[in-house]
Amino acid sequence: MILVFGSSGQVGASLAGRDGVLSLGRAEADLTDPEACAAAIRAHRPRAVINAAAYTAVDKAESEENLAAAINGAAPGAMARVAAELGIPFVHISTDYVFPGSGTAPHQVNDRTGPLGAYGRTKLAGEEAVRAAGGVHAILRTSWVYSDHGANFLKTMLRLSETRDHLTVVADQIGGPTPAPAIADAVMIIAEALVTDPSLSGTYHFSGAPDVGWADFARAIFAAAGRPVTVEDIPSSAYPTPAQRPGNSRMDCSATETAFGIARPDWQATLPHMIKSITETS
Ligand SMILES: NC(=O)C1=CN([C@@H]2O[C@H](COP(=O)(O)OP(=O)(O)OC[C@H]3O[C@@H](n4cnc5c(N)ncnc54)[C@H](OP(=O)(O)O)[C@@H]3O)[C@@H](O)[C@H]2O)C=CC1
Ligand SMILES: Cc1cn([C@H]2C[C@H](O)[C@@H](COP(=O)(O)OP(=O)(O)O[C@H]3O[C@@H](C)C(=O)[C@@H](O)[C@H]3O)O2)c(=O)[nH]c1=O
Ligand SMILES: [Mg+2]
Repeated sequence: MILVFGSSGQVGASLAGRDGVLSLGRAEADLTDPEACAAAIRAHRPRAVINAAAYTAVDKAESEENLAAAINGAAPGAMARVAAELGIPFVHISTDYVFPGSGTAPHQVNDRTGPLGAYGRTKLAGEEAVRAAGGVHAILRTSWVYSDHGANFLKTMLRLSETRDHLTVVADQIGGPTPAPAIADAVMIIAEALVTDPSLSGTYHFSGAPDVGWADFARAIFAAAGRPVTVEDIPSSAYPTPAQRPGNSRMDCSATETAFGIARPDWQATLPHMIKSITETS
């Protein structure tokens, strides 16, 4: 059995209910209590652990950094230490927001990090704690996650389209929108691969293709949904938020394909299906 933390999130909900998965929610393991997370791993003795839980409210993290640090930094560290002690692989999900996002070249796995905000700092602390635990692990950095479940940009755009026919959206932040089910597939494959081959331990990138700005992503959403909303490109400076976001979130995902045979998912292909699922259930 593979033990998953974060059963109610976008990625976690896609993992919950899969064959061979036992997923825990906040009631079973609260990440503000690292010892409770460690105890859950000891109690269940899984063949691998996947952490899909995180503090993901990017702007709110600016005023709650201690809470975000406990959930994104301390808890994954405690999980990774128990996994190392038990000799089982630990798969952790991280983010493009660990990068400062300068330039236009896709980020390599070993590029210098330098988060612009509290969320990114706490996620970077989580990466460092997982590596320091010294066990077999994968840190999978992904970006711009969307799904028919939970809070995400796709659902925000569909909601706004009910009352608006024109939106201004930032065009100078470029990244890969990533469907949550593709991340769920990837972490399952990676967990099994690490059980078989611990030498694959390391940090990897996984984002949807093609890379795009938020404004063009919004246009693609409205086109696929058949909603008559015009989108105007604006610079990030015209959309002030408590947390600054990276301009360049492009990630080179080739090592993930080489090591695990997992290609970048095509977000344009999955968008219509995802929209249908949202509009039919709301
Ligand atoms: N969303 C995105 O755009 C991106 C996400 N990521 C990373 O991908 C991973 C999955 O993200 P995503 O699926 O979007 O996350 P969501 O925001 O959809 O869900 C977060 C999950 O974490 C859980 N959680 C939060 N705080 C606690 C806590 N104290 N104790 C237990 N559980 C808690 C939530 O539970 P509850 O429902 O009880 O609050 C929920 O299950 C995370 O590591 C995230 O950092 C990386 C790049 C982009
Ligand atoms: C709603 C809206 C947003 N925006 C901008 C704000 C922001 O720069 C961008 C995306 O908005 P969001 O709030 O979805 O962005 P954000 O919550 O920062 O998304 C991030 O979440 C974390 C968890 C990650 O790890 C990242 O990979 C990334 O997905 O769009 C507009 O320009 N116009 C709008 O009308
Ligand atoms: Mg958000």
